[in-house]
Amino acid sequence: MAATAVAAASRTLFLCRSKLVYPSKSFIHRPKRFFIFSRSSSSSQATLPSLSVSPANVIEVLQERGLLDAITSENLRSVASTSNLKVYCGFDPTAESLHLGNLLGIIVLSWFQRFGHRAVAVIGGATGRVGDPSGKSLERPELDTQTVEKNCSQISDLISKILGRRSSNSHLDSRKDANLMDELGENGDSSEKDAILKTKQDDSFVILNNYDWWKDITLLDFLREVGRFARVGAMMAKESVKKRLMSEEGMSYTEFTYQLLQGYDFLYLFKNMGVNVQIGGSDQWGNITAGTELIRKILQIEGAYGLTFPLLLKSDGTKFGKSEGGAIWLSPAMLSPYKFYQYFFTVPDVDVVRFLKILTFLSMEEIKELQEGMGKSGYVPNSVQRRLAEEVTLFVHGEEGLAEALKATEALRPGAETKLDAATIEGIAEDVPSCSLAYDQVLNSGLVDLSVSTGLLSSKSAARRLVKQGGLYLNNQRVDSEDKTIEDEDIVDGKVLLLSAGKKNKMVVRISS
Ligand SMILES: Nc1ncnc2c1ncn2[C@@H]1O[C@H](COP(=O)(O)OP(=O)(O)OP(=O)(O)O)[C@@H](O)[C@H]1O
Ligand SMILES: N[C@@H](Cc1ccc(O)cc1)C(=O)O
Repeated sequence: MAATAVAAASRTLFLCRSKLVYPSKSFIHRPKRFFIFSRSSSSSQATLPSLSVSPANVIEVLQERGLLDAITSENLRSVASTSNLKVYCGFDPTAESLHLGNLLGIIVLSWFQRFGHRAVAVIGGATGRVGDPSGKSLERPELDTQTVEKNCSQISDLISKILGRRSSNSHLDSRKDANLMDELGENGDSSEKDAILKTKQDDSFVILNNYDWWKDITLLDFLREVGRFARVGAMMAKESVKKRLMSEEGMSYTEFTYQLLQGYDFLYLFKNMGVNVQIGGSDQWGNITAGTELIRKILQIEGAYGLTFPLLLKSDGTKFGKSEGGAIWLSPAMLSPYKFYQYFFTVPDVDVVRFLKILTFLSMEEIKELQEGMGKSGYVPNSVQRRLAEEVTLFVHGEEGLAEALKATEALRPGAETKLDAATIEGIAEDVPSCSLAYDQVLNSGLVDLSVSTGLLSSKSAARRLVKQGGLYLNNQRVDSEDKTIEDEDIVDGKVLLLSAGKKNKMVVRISS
């Protein structure tokens, strides 16, 4: 559905191509008070803002939370207080899902949304075919058309769910239609306006695909209308180019051009949609300034701004990304909400406060209280991590995803009261080892034998020792007897059983039909 919306929105924009629609002054308006931060009492409703604050500046908020690396002009601070901005972030479809590093772009867009600005997510259906050299020591592998299209649609769905969830709870809804038409400028015809209205998931954000404006631009158009204004010296001085030119492989002309593609996107969006801010990770600085420079040179107009945020790093200084393996994927198809939740639940104490500031919308006061609590006697280990895990899981996976993660977490706790059902066990099966056995192989077999034959434990003596120590569980119930055999009622819903050796070592046994 979202993909259709993207395509339709992009088609609509195409109609605007020939027209210059400058950012309309008439949507410059600031509401007096906003509800911006997450609720402090109930985490299950954390996206419902509750804390009323005087109109803080979104740029200051980003800065105090460690989400600001650089801005292209200090004027952005005052413009952000006096105007409704349209802020865009691009995402290249280099994988089926975005990951935790990419989440920062969505979070910063969401901060702008919370302050009444509009968010625009651009999926790089065109740029993804070229490959951004920023931060990369090697040329990106080429993606085939089918993969690019599939990735675009999945990433679009993902962003739409996250930003849409936030805005459906927004206290800003009352302002819904007030300024929407102004975005199109006075020149926009009514069919364009209607189409944009229909294709926007709601008025606080829109998702576009840059292939829709790139697919009809010829090389000659590009060289004449864009290339002419780009200075090779300035292009060579960009960090992404300098680094690559020093490497043995050098850089292809294709990747060298990338900065101009992204630069033109900004120009196109500025001209046709009034998008006046581009955000990105610090490695995007060169591409973002390529856009502001093109806007200044071609349109001879000021008023386009760039903002970068620092790259999110692990405590060992490495970047959260996808190449090094163990990526924290945002799509539930690639990482279950349970596993996503568990990642945050187990982050080291040294990281937890930094992550709360960057990855959640809790107020700084609440974060300070949580931090102080960590140093007090009686602090229950990982309680702050629990809060972090709940907030981030709720933002990315919604109420349902959080409920699924909490249910699986509770169900997987040895000794938990919760009665396990087959669906819950299946839900965690992808995250723990599993095996399949025939009903006859399981029924009446000794638990000690089963623990060894399934590979949960290495020997029967280890299994017996564990029973004596009270550490062997069947469906989360502690097993007291070494002679325990599997009965029909132990097989949950006739389909599955869960063996646990201590807290972490688990095995899901499926009954094969
Ligand atoms: N850890 C991070 N923190 C903040 N932003 C990030 C992070 N990782 C990626 N980004 C942003 O997402 C953009 C796209 O990242 P992309 O997924 O293409 O590469 P990547 O995750 O850096 O991949 P890889 O792990 O392969 O290096 C980056 O240019 C950057 O601006
Ligand atoms: N270059 C960005 C993606 C992007 C694509 C197109 C844009 O217009 C902006 C950003 C990245 O690698 O993540």
